[in-house]
Parts: sequence; C-alpha cells; structure tokens
Amino acid sequence: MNPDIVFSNAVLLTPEEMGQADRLTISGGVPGIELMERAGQAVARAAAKMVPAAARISILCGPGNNGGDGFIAARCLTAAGHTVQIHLLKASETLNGDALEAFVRMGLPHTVVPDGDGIAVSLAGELERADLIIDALFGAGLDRPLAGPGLALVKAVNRSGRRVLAVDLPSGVNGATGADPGAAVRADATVTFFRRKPGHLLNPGRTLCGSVTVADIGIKAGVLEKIGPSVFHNIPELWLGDWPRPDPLGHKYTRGHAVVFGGPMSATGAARLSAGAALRAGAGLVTLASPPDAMMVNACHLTAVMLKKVPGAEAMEELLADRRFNTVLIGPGYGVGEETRAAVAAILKQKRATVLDADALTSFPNHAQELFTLIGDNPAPVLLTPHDGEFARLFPDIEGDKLVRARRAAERSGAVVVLKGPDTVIAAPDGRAAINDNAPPFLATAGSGDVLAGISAGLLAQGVPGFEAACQAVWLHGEAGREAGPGLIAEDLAPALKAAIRALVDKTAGG
Ligand SMILES: NC(=O)C1=CN([C@@H]2O[C@H](COP(=O)(O)OP(=O)(O)OC[C@H]3O[C@@H](n4cnc5c(N)ncnc54)[C@H](OP(=O)(O)O)[C@@H]3O)[C@@H](O)[C@H]2O)[C@@H](O)CC1
Ligand SMILES: [K+]
Repeated sequence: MNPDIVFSNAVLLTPEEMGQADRLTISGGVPGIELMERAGQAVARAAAKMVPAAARISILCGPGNNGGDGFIAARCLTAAGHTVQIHLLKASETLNGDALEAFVRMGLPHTVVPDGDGIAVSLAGELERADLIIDALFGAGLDRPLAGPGLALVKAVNRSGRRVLAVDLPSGVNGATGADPGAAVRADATVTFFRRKPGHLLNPGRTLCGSVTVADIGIKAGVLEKIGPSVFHNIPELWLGDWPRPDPLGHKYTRGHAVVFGGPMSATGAARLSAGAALRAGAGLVTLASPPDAMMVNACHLTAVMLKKVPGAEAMEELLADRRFNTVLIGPGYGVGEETRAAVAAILKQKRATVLDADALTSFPNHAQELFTLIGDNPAPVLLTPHDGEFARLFPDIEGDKLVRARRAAERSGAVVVLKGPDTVIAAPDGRAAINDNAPPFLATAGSGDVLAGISAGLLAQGVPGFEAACQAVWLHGEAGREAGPGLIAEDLAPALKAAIRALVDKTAGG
C-alpha cells in the first residue's frame, strides 16, 4: 500500500481518532471555536441547498459540541433570511466550552425541550410544518442508547416526515460502528467534517445518513500521520497504486494463470462463473479443474476458459506442481465435507495465492484451527470470503460489530477476510480494514459470490497483494452490479465487469 494513503480521502476516522485530530489541530494553534465556526457554516450551506428562500427551519441542539455546530448554523441561516426555530435539549446554563461560545455568538431566541418521555404537541406540530429539520443533538460524543427527551425528540423527527439534515452523524448512530441501539434519526443528508467515519458506511448507519458530504473545517491532513489510521473507505484511491496494469511488452503468461476447482456434474455452474470472472478480471489464463464426471458438461459451456480433468486431491497436487498455476480458487459448487477439507489442505500446502469461498469455508466449522495453521504455513496471500452465515460457522465465538468481527477473524486466521454483505468489510491480518459501499441491493443474487471469488482470483493471479486484490475485487463487483443494473443475474456480471474496468482505466488513465 502506498504510505501516502494515510493522508488520503479514503481514510475513515473513529470518533476517538477524530477527537485526536481536533486536539492536534487546536494544540497547533487553531482555536476550537474556529473549527466549530467552519463546521456550522458548512452545515448552513448544506441546509440552504435543501430549502427554498425564506424557509422554516427547525434546529435541534444537544448539550455538547454537536449542538454548538447547530448554534452556528442557526446564526448563519437566520442571516441568510430563513426563519429558524431553535430547540435545546438541555438548559443553556449546562453548555460549556466552544458550544457555549457558539450559543453566545448566536444570540437568538430558543426553547428548551421539557424533561420527560414525550414532547409537547406544539413542538411536534412545528416539526411537521418545517421545510427542514437540522439534527444537531448528538454526534461523535454519543456514548449510550438514547432515552428520555432525546429519544422522544428523535422519534418525533422521524414521525414528522420532513426532510432532515444531520450534523456529523444522525443522532443515535454510533460513529465507530454504525449501530443505532434504541433509535436514531433518519436523515436525508449528513454533513461530516474532515474525514468520513466508519458509522457512515456500516449499516444501519449508512442508510440512516442519506447522502454524506465531507466538509473541510481547516484540519490539516498532516495530523493523520500521528493518528495512524488503519480503516479505509474502499474507493479506488485506496488501491490504484496496486492496480495491475498489463505490461505493454508482456504476454498472457506474464498475467498469471488461475486454476478454479469445480464441483460434480450436478453443480458445475458456480465454478464456471468464478472462472469466467477471473479471466475478465485480467488473469492471462484460467483453467477450470473438473472432476471426471463433470468434464462433458463443463466442456459444453467453456470457450476461453481452459478445462482439465482432475480426479482428486492427489491429482490436484500433481497439477499444482506446475508453478505457472500461480493462483487457486476452490469452494463454489465444490461440495461440503471431508474430501473438500483434504483438497483445501493439498492446495494450501502448495503455497499459492488462494481464494477459499463457499463450500471450502463450510467444510471447516469443526476444523477451523487446522485451516488457520495451513494458512499460517502458506506465505502467499489467502482470501476467505464468507457471508455472515459462513462467518458464524467458522468463527462462532467472534462477536461484535462487522468491522470488529472481520478484523479479529483476519488476525486469527492469518488470511484476508472479506465479510460480505451490503457493507462488505475487507480486513487484513496486519490490522488494515476497508468498508465497501458501492454494491447495489440487486447484487444479492444466486452466483454473485462465485463471481466475486473469481474476480479476486483473477487479480491475485496478476500479482496484486492480498488486501488490495480483495478491495479491488469487492469494488469492481459492486461497479459491475451497478453497470448490469436491476434485474441482473450472475451471468450478467462478467460482461458488466468489462465496462466497469474500462471506466476505471479511462478515468485514471491507468492503462
Ligand atoms: N472533533 C472535531 O474536530 C470537531 C467536532 N465538532 C462537533 O462536535 C461533536 C462532538 O462533540 P462532543 O464531543 O461534545 O459530543 P456530542 O456529540 O455533542 O455529544 C456529547 C454530549 O451528549 C451527551 N450524551 C452522550 N450520549 C448521550 C445520550 N445517549 N443521551 C443523552 N446525552 C448523551 C454527553 O453528556 P453526558 O451526559 O455524557 O455528560 C455530552 O454532553 C461532533 O460530532 C461535531 O459535530 C465540530 O464542532 C468541529 C470540530
Ligand atoms: K447529529
């Protein structure tokens, strides 16, 4: 990975790391109120784009600095000619620091939400009449589920059916995990500061944020060197430096040779989907290794993908004695059980870049440590690509939010773990992780995972390092899904991949 990535827009900061960025900036001579001014002004600019002239805007301000941003926005929007109603969750006497300063600078009338589990009918009515509600209740400082008047207010916002702009995070969403224990605001848009947070990308946080914009509030990227971020947004900026650009003087043998092990006659399609995707992803050659009974059906369906009869684990070892097969994928449609475990062991002993998917994962629930030992002994990258169900079977004791689970699993297994879903997390054993957000919902269809495993193998075959190959594959898979569009089936993905790669290469002049 390019070391400059830690300064890039791909960086995600936990609320703690964001606090560190804040403190480093303040100790570097920028007063906190200046950061808050810029934050509040950015919120006001975003709000102005969401409403007509002279709009009615209700601003809900919490007891901390998130509320402080709301006071600044209130002042700016009033100056711009909007009618602004300000509601404090707690009496202004409880404010301190920059939030108090922002409140004083605002100098506008306000009300305080009365204590209790409900809110006044008049406030509910006002929210329902607003052109926009600005949610400045809680941001990075939320440290427990909402309750009492805060919870009542959030429910009233969601009931109002009005457009909502969230400051930093929709109140109730945990910035580190995206969790919303209890309840959270459902926003149409969110303005955050300096860098995105994991909670903007992990569900349910992502869906509660609406569209997210990142405002520059004067924190310099240089502070990131001290913070040492390790979690990233899976965007091309993260891995373009490792994108496999074909050598103009090269040939197909210099672009790698992936071998995909296929299943019995009744389940051959999955491995063919994988093999086709590996070829599309740029592997110079792809061989489908087929059991004898499935040769005929595979032969009927393959053209550019080559076919080889491989009757069992011993034949696999013989095949892989040829070092030109530099990457192996096993799992899609392979079958679950002892034979699969033996095959995976035979493959991992050959020390090739390896993708283990589907049945190759499901065969190991009671033999997980055996698998991790084999992975540990293989110096080449190994990718595990479980969905939640496969993950739970392989790592039954690992709990927590998706980011934590994927990172623990990667550390334990020694593999790059791709924990799949609408917010796929890719985690490396060295602690790096990336969160993906470009997959359309219609990508959740039979065979889609086989294609993803194939793209991963195709990139590994070209020598892309494990973490970057997984990140590229997940991103391309999402782009291919968007390209294929609603109604897609897995067969559509390999052709759509061509357009997705073309767009990436054109945009970046990546060759
Ligand atoms: N960092 C930066 O660079 C910049 C940050 N900025 C802004 O600051 C925000 C972070 O501010 P923050 O740290 O003051 O936290 P914030 O979200 O206002 O909440 C803390 C307050 O809520 C309370 N509380 C917590 N949970 C609760 C619950 N469930 N139910 C009830 N109460 C609860 C907690 O009180 P407690 O009761 O725990 O004492 C405390 O009073 C950040 O999101 C961004 O908008 C910008 O100005 C620009 C620069
Ligand atoms: K908020």
